[in-house]
Amino acid sequence: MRINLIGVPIYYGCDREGVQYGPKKLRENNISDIFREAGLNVIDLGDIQVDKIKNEDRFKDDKNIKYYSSIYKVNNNLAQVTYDSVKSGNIPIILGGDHSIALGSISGVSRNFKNLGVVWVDAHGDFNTEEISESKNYHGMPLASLAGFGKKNLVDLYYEGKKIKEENIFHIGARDLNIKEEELIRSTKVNLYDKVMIDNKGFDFVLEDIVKKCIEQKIDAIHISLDIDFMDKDLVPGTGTRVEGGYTLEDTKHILDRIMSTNIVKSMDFVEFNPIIDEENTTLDVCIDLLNHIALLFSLEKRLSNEVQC
Ligand SMILES: NC(=[NH2+])NCCC[C@H](N)C(=O)O
Ligand SMILES: [Mn+2]
Repeated sequence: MRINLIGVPIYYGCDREGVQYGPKKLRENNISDIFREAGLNVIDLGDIQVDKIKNEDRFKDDKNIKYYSSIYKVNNNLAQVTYDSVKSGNIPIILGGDHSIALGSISGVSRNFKNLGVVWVDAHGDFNTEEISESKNYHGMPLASLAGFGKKNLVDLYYEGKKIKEENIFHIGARDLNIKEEELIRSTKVNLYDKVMIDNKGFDFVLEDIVKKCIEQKIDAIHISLDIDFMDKDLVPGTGTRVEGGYTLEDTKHILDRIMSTNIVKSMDFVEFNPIIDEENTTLDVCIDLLNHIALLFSLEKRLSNEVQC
C-alpha cells in the first residue's frame, strides 16, 4: 500500500484566488516527508492540469455554474487518476484547491468499491444545485451532484449515474446552510449531523452512530472529505468561507481517529486551504499538524494489517 498525493490547484469552484496554491504550499513544507517519516510509502503524483480561464468568461459555458467546463474537465481527469490509485490498492490523498474537487475524487473512488461511504466534514452543506445556489460557486454543490441532484452531466461525470447512496453520506459539522440547500438535504436520506445535533449529543454519539450505520449498511470503504472550514474561523484564517462557532483541531483529530479506526478509510480530500489569506501561517500550521496526524493514523492501520497477515 502506498499513499498517493494528488494536487488539484483549482480556485474556480470558489471564485476566489489563492486556494489554488494550497498544494504548492504544502509541498514546500515537505508534505511527502510527513508520510515517509510515519513509515509509509508515498508517491507524489503531482498536480492535475488546470487550464487558465479569464474571469470575464466564468459564465460562458453555463449561466448557473461558474467555470463549468473547466470544473468538468479537471474533475473528470481527477476521477481517472483517483480510480487508478485505489484500484492498485493505494490510498489517494487529494490536496485542494477548493471543495469542487470532491466531485472527481469521489467519482473515481466510488467506481472501485461496491458500497462506498462518504464522511463529509464541513461547516457548509455543499448540497446546493445550480438552480438554488445563491453564489453559483460550484464548491457549494459537489455533494449534491454526487448524490444525484442538479446538472445531469455532472451527476454522470466519469461514469453514468449517481456516485453515492444518500444513506451512505455522513455529513458532520454543518452550521452555515443556505435555506433551499437545507430543505433539499433534509428531504434526502443523507445523515446530517449539524452543529445543533453535535452540541446536543456530543461527538461520541455522532461517531458511534456513523460507525454503527457503516456496519449495518455493509459499507466496504470510506472516503473522508475534509474541508478545513469545519474548524472555527479563528483557527483557520487561511480559508475562504470561514464560519464562527466551529470546532477545534482536537475535535477534528478525534473524528479522524474514530472513523479511521474502522480500517476501511481508503481515500481522502484535504481542501480549502488558501495560503494567500493566511495570517502568520496559522492555517498552514494547523494543516501540517492535521496531516501529521493523518499520516500516523494510516501508518498505524498499515502496521495492524501487517500484523494480521503474519
Ligand atoms: N466548500 C465550501 N467552502 N463551500 C462553501 C459554500 C458556501 C455557500 N453555501 C455557497 O453555496 O456558495
Ligand atoms: Mn466544503
